[in-house]
Amino acid sequence: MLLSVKDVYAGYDESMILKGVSIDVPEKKAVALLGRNGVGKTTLLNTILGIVATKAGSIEFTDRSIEKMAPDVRARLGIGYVPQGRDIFPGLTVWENLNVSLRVANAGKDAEARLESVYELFPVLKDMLKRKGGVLSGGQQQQLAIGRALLLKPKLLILDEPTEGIQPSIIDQIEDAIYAIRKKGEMSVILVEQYIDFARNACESFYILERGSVVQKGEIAKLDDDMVAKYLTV
Ligand SMILES: Nc1ncnc2c1ncn2[C@@H]1O[C@H](COP(=O)(O)OP(=O)(O)OP(=O)(O)O)[C@@H](O)[C@H]1O
Repeated sequence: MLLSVKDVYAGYDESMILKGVSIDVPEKKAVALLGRNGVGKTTLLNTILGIVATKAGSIEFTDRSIEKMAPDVRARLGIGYVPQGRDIFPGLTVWENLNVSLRVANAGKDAEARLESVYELFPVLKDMLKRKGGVLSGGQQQQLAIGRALLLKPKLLILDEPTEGIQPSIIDQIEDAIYAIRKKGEMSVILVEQYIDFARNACESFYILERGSVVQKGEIAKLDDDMVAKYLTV
């Protein structure tokens, strides 16, 4: 396994949100993390990232225990993150936004190749290098946020609702880019997503959370309409 979350408890101050969560993410596979609003999906992602502390249980990444490591150390081990709501620098240009990642990545001679593969996925970014991030559309900002994460060449890419709040016409582009990332097969993915069909097409397996616990899991083909109605439909 690339990532193994084992019996993890985590939360905020007095409120324990995750109550014994276990999930496995195999090498180069994509896992959908599903569940209604407020069940703990973002809390689980933040626990994997080290933003929320693990109170009990273990998290292994590339066979190392990471649950006590700081977020930046985990990032350097290869955990990339595209937060919900697109987290770009609005006052920096597209190029500057990308360059921050290249510098953090210490990409050196590989920088050009990494940039080219991001432009291949999101050609619009190449046309907008001089624009400020803040003037891009929501979909373009999302493309920039994903592009920035990819420049770090993570072993695991975590995407928190990448299509949320994006115009329908751009959702297809975001989805296509994620399919393209999947097709390259260079990294594992955790995808939090409300669009079940997209999760079905993009992922090999799924976990459904409810009130801080995993209530269903399996191969994505086993995610049936009954489960969707019971655990996912609002
Ligand atoms: N910083 C915080 N401090 C205290 N409680 C929080 C904090 N963030 C989230 N919570 C609570 O933790 C619970 C789980 O929230 P979380 O955001 O993990 O759910 P989610 O499944 O990601 O839902 P959503 O899709 O709405 O983000 C909720 O009850 C929420 O109110």
